[in-house]
Amino acid sequence: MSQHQNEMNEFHWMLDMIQTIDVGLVVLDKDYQVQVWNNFMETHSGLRPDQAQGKKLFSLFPQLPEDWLRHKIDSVFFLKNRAFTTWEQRPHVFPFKNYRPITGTVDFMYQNITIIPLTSLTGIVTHISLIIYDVTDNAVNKLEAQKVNEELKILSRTDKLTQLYNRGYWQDRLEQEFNRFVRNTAPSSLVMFDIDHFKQVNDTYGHPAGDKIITLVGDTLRKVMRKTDIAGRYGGEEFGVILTDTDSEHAKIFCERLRTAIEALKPVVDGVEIPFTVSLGVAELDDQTASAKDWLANTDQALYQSKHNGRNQTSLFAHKTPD
Ligand SMILES: Nc1nc2c(ncn2[C@@H]2O[C@H](COP(=O)(O)OP(=O)(O)OP(=O)(O)O)[C@@H](O)[C@H]2O)c(=O)[nH]1
Repeated sequence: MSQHQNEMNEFHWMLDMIQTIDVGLVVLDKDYQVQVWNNFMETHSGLRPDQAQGKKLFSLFPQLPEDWLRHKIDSVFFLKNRAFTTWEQRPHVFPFKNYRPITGTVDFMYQNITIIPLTSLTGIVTHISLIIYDVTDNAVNKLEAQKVNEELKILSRTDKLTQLYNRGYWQDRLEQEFNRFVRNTAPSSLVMFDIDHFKQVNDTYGHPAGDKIITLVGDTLRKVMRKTDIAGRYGGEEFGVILTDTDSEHAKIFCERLRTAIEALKPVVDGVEIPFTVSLGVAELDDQTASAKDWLANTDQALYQSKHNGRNQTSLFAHKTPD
């Protein structure tokens, strides 16, 4: 075989390979006119090479993010360097449908795209090539893993009965709030509250009725508090709420709103009315509070005061003044 014949063969083989390879190949000239359009592009766009060739890419696909893609392509012409885009930056550039059976839940084909400069023998970049990879399977798997991780994260910090934060996560947030206070001195108050005579509720009406009451308290708390408040179930029938940017005076108003809302509930469980109340304690964070643990202890002390004074009330913590 002559040298020339060899070269011709190689050229045809190359064209065959370009046609059948399972990635999209598009060659554009400086006017964004399509020169090469392989099988992959035909299959996914429905446009035959003879329908695409010689046409401007952006007139074939008015949905393309034109400004963004032009910018990318122009920089490849200008800098003579490759450019990449990933599905994470833009899930898809070409509006191709997804037909993959495993990841059939998504409508569009996720794409990674490489843009490479094609240099003439004289060293001038006259054309660029877009290489389009179908990365739907990878993208969907990654997105699903992220979603599961996110759900697990939420689950690991949530109390099952009330859907409030659980003790572990809530305590972390308490530490965070304490550290935030040390840096910036916006007021912050802690509320601890506890259902009164809850043992009696359980003993009289049964544990499931008790669980229902705890759930109701969680629901009521969510209704009364602000989005920025951080509420957790601290123990069985004890709850904690961190009120950010709130001094003790306003925290007390919050507590009384919560207390009266709970008192008014009078829930009926299995045909029986079970009225119940809560006792609350408040401590505002101040310079004399050395740690998050201290803050909690101060608040507990105020809660104890409410219990001691007859329950169904709110008490404010006050530091002992020297005699
Ligand atoms: N139903 C139910 N009961 C719980 C749960 N966690 C703790 N308890 C019960 O809550 C009760 C708490 O009782 P105590 O700590 O003696 O306090 P109390 O009866 O509420 O009395 P005071 O707090 O002094 O008003 C106990 O009977 C626990 O069994 C829970 O998740 N569900």
